[in-house]
Amino acid sequence: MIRVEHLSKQFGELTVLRDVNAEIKKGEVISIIGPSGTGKSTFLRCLNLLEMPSGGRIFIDGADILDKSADVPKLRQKMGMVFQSFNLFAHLTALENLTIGPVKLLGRSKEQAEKKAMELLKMVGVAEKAGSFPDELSGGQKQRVAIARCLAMEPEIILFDEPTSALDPTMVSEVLAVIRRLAKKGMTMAIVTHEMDFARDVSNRVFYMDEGIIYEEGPPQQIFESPQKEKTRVFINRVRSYSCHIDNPDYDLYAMNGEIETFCEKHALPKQTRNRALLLVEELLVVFGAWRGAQAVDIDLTLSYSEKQDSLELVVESAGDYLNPFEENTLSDQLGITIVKNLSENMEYRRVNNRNRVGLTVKK
Ligand SMILES: Nc1ncnc2c1ncn2[C@@H]1O[C@H](COP(=O)(O)OP(=O)(O)OP(=O)(O)O)[C@@H](O)[C@H]1O
Repeated sequence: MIRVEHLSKQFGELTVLRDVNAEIKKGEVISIIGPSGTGKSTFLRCLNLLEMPSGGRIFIDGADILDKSADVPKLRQKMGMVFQSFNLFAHLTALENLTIGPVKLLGRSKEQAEKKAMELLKMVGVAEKAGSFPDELSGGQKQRVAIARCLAMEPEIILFDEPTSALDPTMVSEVLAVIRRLAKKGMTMAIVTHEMDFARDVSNRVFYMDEGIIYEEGPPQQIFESPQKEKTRVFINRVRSYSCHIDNPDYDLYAMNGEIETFCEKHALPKQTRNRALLLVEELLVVFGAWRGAQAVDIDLTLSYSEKQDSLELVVESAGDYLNPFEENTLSDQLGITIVKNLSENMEYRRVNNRNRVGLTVKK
């Protein structure tokens, strides 16, 4: 349905897209992921010419949209777009936001357009807000109206540009649920997203963008569980893990705990696992001196969640003299290490590059 060949895009001196080649077939759901600033949104915006490509070709149902003779408005109509910032008309009600396009551009009668609009508002769960203005809606409701507005134009494909990035975390799931429903109905979609779990669940294929190209593409299992290329692997590991470097005895423990809690919530880990992780981190920081008024602290901690094994791993590395906390009678505070032993499995100590490294799996 969409074929992209050697697409490039420069902004002045900056080359954002170097050589993008891709195909999106009817009924496919494509998630586009990758580090910030790698051109994911630019790629999407080039597809419907919100950004003019610098080079390359884009075929929609076989017609080259960049060809001089192309009927661009007609081709663009096949593509709906949902933006991070909703882009609803502020002076129109939710219902009017949905009817204006079909009446003005598709030649529908007002009655026809309103009937269809109400069906769509119902489908996205905001029918009772039909008469409300965007200002009177929550972020999640606004985005669901925006999706319904997009559907009202009967597109063949919907391009989503980070549809949940501007939302309060409590509203993300209601919008993702609507997109999931569209996927089940067979809607063709391309979604730029930072929601990795969602990307894994919902898509048929994932594009990982980096270096101005689609650096790696494949089914979600490949991209998330066994990426073939190094940069993809690094990116996936980074989003899968929480890391923190502590180099100050007065570090902000509350902020760090908050970040660990957020990380655990993001991976939907049970409360017990989260509490165990927090306690393990706390005890190991005591072991390695972060709380003993040590003059110099140099600790790295990483929590990584493996979907495959459904396990949470903690690695704590600390500079300093040899200190294996699992050896008998090494520590004056044996209680702390007893807690660590009770709450974890696969404990391991190694001396790596003159640093003490403790690795363990948080017990379920
Ligand atoms: N209209 C523009 N003019 C100049 N530079 C732009 C423009 N739009 C995007 N850029 C630049 O192009 C690069 C890629 O931006 P883009 O928004 O496509 O990245 P992204 O991968 O979607 O990032 P993020 O995940 O942070 O949204 C960035 O360096 C951005 O600053």
